[in-house]
Amino acid sequence: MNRQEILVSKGTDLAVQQSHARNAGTKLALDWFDDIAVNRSATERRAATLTTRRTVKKEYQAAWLIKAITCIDLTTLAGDDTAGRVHRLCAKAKRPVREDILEALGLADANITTGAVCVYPTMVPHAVKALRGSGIPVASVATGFPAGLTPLPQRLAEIHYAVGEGAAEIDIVITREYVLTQNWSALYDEIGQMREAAGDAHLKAILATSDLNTLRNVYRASMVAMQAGADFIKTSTGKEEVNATLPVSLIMLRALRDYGELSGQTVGFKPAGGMKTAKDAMNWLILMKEELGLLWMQPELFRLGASSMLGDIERQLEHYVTGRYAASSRHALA
Ligand SMILES: O=C[C@H](O)COP(=O)(O)O
Repeated sequence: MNRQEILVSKGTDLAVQQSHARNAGTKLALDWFDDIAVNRSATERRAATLTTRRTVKKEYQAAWLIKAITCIDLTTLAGDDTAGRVHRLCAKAKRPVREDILEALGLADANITTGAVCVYPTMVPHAVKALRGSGIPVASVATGFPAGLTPLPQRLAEIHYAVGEGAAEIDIVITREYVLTQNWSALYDEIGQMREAAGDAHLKAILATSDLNTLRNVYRASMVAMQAGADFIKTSTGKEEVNATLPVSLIMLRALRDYGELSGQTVGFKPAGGMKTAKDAMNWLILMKEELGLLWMQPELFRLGASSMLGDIERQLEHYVTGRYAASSRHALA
């Protein structure tokens, strides 16, 4: 069946697997995205109105911010990362909100943690050690992050290394040239090999969307990554000039929804890079809810990749419980 026939036969309701089985991928099906057209100004309009139409206030806002924390991939990806910095980050991942704030929210025993900690491959052993027993997975970037321009055998070896050190999630970067030259079979094969190298570790495919020139390319690359078996599609490395944006995210969510309808499989979404405020977290949660529904607002299917958003979320929660804003330096880490 081609794309149109499958959509007609399944109706418009998204076929959601409640079990969150991993995405097994499909064969490369060019007709699922060949004729896609994207209207940029309509996309920008929809992204802008979605997040202004809905306001989430008071206790609902506090609940959504707690939800956002559980979906954060708390990240450090800097050239001067050290074991000490990773240990501090992991301590924050285990206790992301101050005890007194949690108590005031009635969540002292709720074991609120971030969704994961995300680091470079050589930092994985430090994170694994610091997070042992916490249930928080370690995610590692790999495959020549951020540019991805090392030879494929080395990129695959990097995945093997990170998994061997205990990473449960692998954030890979794709070869942007394959998208820019429409070489879909090369992109599909590359991601398929990375999926295989990752084994039981979940694979997040970073598309580096601002390198892909058009929203149409973003849709097509998203579809190929999912067909190749990516468990998550992720916007950006955090190192591009423009990183996560709402319009790009909207297009990726539409691809994700179409893939769900066409294949019957669920894939997660991770915006990443440049998100720094509680307002950013709220905007992306609203986008997820409006486009995909409540099922996607959980760490199994949604992550916020951020190195410095947690501090503002904690500050907003403190304001909710005390009525006062603390100086941002009091919530400096992450
Ligand atoms: O994957 C996560 C990003 O690299 C984090 O980017 P950021 O430092 O702009 O928050």
